[in-house]
Amino acid sequence: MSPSKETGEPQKTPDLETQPESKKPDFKEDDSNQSSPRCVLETPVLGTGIDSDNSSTSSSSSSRRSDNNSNNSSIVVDSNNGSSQHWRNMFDVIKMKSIRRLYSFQTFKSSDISKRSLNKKLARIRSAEDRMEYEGEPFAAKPSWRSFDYGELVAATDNFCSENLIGKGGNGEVYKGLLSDGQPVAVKRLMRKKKKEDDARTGDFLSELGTIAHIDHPNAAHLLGYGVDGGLHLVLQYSPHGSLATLLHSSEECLEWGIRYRVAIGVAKGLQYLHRGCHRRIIHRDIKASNILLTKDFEPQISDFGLAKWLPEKWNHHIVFPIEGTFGYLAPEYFMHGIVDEKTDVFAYGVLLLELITGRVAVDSSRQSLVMWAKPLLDENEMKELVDPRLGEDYNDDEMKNVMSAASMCIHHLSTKRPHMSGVLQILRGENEYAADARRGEQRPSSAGRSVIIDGCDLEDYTCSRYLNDLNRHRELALE
Ligand SMILES: Nc1ncnc2c1ncn2[C@@H]1O[C@H](COP(=O)(O)OP(=O)(O)OP(=O)(O)O)[C@@H](O)[C@H]1O
Repeated sequence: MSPSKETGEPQKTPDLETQPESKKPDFKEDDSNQSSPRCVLETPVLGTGIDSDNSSTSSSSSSRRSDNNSNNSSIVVDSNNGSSQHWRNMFDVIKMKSIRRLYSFQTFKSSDISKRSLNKKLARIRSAEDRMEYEGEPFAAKPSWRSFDYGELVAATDNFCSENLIGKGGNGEVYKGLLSDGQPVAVKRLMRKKKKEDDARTGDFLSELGTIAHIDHPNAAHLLGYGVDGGLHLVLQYSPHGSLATLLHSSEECLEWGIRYRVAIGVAKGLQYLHRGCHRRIIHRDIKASNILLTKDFEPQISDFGLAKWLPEKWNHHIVFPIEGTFGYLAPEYFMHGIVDEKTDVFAYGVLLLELITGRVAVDSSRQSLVMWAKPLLDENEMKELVDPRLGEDYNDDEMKNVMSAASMCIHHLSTKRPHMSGVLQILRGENEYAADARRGEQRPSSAGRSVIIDGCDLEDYTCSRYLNDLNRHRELALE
């Protein structure tokens, strides 16, 4: 194992995240979550089962049309309509939003969000938590989270003073705080805007709380509690090193390979837990560098469960509309069909690996996608071209090859060809045949093969080159 050191010229990558999180004026990420027209218009049937709450609508592999579009701007695709009107409509919807997140499907209806029902919902989350002790994991310690009153949060954050502001996202502001017992915390405060938006955000808040409250893993953000007085707040364990995005893309110093590899392994473990180890199957849907926080030991923690979905065991996948997430990390079946399952996260994780390898952002300032840039280089095993020049030679060769190998498989355009996270972990650790092939410098299985994109519902063959075309088209439309 060759040790990693911090060397190399800082690379000035055109960056969407060029400032420390705390100094960001507001959202800087790409908001163009747009889809490829070509592929979908050629798709025989496209189901847009609308997700209006956490009991999702689509379950089987057979895609279906949904009439349930009551509370959002859903678009049902007419497969016979060859025009691009569907896509124009979708882009109009997307462009109306000034931020990355599209809030048009709501977890709770606006009218539901009264103080009383809020308390009821919180009680429900709490009692689900209590039941957890007896179901499945009898010896697991019950996660301890509690309700904070507003005075405690005001005292901890020095009245939410701007010096304690450590991050700003689509959902709110995050403040550093210190509890009376000396424990540092991060307080995420839901932003108050217009009344209408407020209700939607309350739904998002409850949805995030309902998910994160059930998570207990070293590689996932740890919830300490919540506060509902004087606004909605989540109280989380404080991560002193902030987000991976800041460390990797905005810091003067080069993030050493040892930490990058540790992040790759830790995030993979966290995702494996969410997909398989947690008592319910959770799809995060927004894996990206700014949602990975680092503890004082540089252990990565997956954070921001605002878009996360529960997926019932018996369902193959789930179809949501509109498409939410971050451009550059969206799997093709997701941005084209709204299909969500574990492989949605695997794809985004693959993009994250590419960021770790290359030091480049997922989408640069000219909206060039990292996947498009890296795919041919990965196929040709061009390690020198790919590796972040700031690392120089300071990386472990075997680890780098394993990470490249994992990235290559995770960003496969066909979800069925992407490994599950358990397989990814094996590849990263060099425990399976793919990694061995990569070490011997052998060509990985060609990604140009033809295959069925969605089992049973979409018999259209889909090739890698078509995927790249679609991604290109996706990008062009985003720029229009
Ligand atoms: N526990 C924490 N410890 C330290 N910093 C944190 C913590 N939680 C969040 N942050 C900082 O705040 C930023 C925004 O947090 P978060 O992503 O949870 O907010 P959000 O409003 O949900 O944003 P997004 O737009 O990604 O949905 C993070 O990128 C990070 O820099």
